[in-house]
Amino acid sequence: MAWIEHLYVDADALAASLAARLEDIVREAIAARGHAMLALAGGRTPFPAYRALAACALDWHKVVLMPTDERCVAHDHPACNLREMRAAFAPAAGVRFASLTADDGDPERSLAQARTLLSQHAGAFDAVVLGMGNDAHTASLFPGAEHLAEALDMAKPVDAFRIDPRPLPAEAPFPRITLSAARLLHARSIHLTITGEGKHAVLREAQATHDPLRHPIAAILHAPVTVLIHWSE
Ligand SMILES: O=C1O[C@H](COP(=O)(O)O)[C@@H](O)[C@H](O)[C@H]1O
Repeated sequence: MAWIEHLYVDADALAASLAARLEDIVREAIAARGHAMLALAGGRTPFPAYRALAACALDWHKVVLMPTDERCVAHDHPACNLREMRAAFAPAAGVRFASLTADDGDPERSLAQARTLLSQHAGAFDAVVLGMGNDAHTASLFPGAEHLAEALDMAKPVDAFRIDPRPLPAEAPFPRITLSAARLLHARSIHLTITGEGKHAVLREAQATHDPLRHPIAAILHAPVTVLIHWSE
């Protein structure tokens, strides 16, 4: 268990710094293995970093981007994480996207698609970028959800799960497909983006108490990996 905290003066500084790190990671991955694969959180917090990264001159056709989790909605729905990602990375000509969900968002077909996709991309992610909700969920590992314990289980790892948050969050009231904790941790680098005092307090509690069923982010923080925490007010 280890985490390194980077505190930034504001969200713009966080975005610039994270984008620069991801740029280096992509360059190094392409130099070492010929391609790069990133798993990226949806929501709002990391998107300024994605837009800054998308402006970098990289061999984008050698890069695959996958959401860490997806809402079970049609791909043209405003709540679709991949739709937002495609818009943010529009300047990154040639970049490829890997979808966790079926085109129409059907949850069961999406789960089958996600598991097949992940079996085809079995290698470690070069970087995983995570966010965290006010309830300490990360990706779509929501406290209180059915299947959460299985999705956190490191002894019997399965790549992806359907999670139906209870209650459904008002801002995105949909079933989700999420990478499991084990799959998120199968990464060469892990970055957690946090903004705001409220989330900072939740993070501190998750660091101190180590109860992943209550604070799913704790499954990442207390794993035997180094997590880079990028935080600003
Ligand atoms: O629903 C989600 O929420 C979390 C946190 O989002 P934020 O808007 O508070 O940054 C996000 O990390 C996750 O990928 C997303 O599906």
